[in-house]
Amino acid sequence: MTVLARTIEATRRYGDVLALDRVTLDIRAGELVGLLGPNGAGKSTLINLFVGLRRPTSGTVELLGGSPQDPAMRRGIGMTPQETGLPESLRVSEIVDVVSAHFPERADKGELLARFGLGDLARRQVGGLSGGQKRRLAVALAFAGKPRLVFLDEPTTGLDVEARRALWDGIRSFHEDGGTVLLTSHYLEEIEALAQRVVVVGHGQVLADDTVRAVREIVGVRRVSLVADDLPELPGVLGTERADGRISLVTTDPDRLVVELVRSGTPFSGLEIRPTTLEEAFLAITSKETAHV
Ligand SMILES: Nc1ncnc2c1ncn2[C@@H]1O[C@H](COP(=O)(O)OP(=O)(O)OP(=O)(O)O)[C@@H](O)[C@H]1O
Repeated sequence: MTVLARTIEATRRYGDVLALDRVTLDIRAGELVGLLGPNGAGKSTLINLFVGLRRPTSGTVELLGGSPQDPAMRRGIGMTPQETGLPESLRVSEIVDVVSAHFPERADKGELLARFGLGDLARRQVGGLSGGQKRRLAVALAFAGKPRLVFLDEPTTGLDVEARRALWDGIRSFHEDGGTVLLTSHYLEEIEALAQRVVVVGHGQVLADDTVRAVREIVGVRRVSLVADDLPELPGVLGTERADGRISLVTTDPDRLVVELVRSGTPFSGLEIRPTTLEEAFLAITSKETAHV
């Protein structure tokens, strides 16, 4: 299958910060790929390398078979960065015209706005849009030049449920028409709603590149915390911590853990089970802590 974007051993440093560490990744035609990772994992840096806003410190980045620095390649892509400053005095319809003018091919304006739930707002000045409407417009603009490949950096941040769904529908219909998308998110749920393939990044590295289902099993871990003097060896424990008189166990199977704990007859109190954040899940998985306390 045609590779539309690729990094080979791409490393990016900002001074002392190693934002990306030898990342090798292919984005193939027709894929909708979710890039998942906690804050600071390197997601935006990776997108910025692909779209040519940054260069790798070492390694290679290819876009549409050429260099991301080549304007001819860049005309084949669309993007919405994490933060967008749109001119407040322009009307929605005018902004679409301005952006489309940079591309040889243009999406039909009416269709584009309708796709992102902005059909009734074409004549509204951008300054008069709500935050959610502005965000949807910013995402719609990524599709204005009929791109082959679209990069969306946290497209739904700050949107309510309805706006988020409108946006998902717009992204899905582009994909169903054969378009390729790479989007970032902090939320597996969002990626699950859209993508089949998910690439998990943490500490600048690709930690997993798999189906959403496989990754859900990795990151769907729970934190079981309790007060106890000592614990026996328990099944499925990925990491343990002691803090403020409590023991926290990170596990993929909290039900089984609690059953085994009760069976062991170990006295305990104050049992709590809660979901872990993505960050905690990866810390637990990548840490070498012993499962036994
Ligand atoms: N311009 C910069 N100068 C210095 N450090 C930077 C710069 N941009 C990013 N970094 C650092 O590089 C690392 C990766 O940042 P990046 O923005 O790529 O992560 P991210 O996964 O997109 O995070 P978030 O989900 O918070 O947007 C972080 O440690 C960040 O502080």
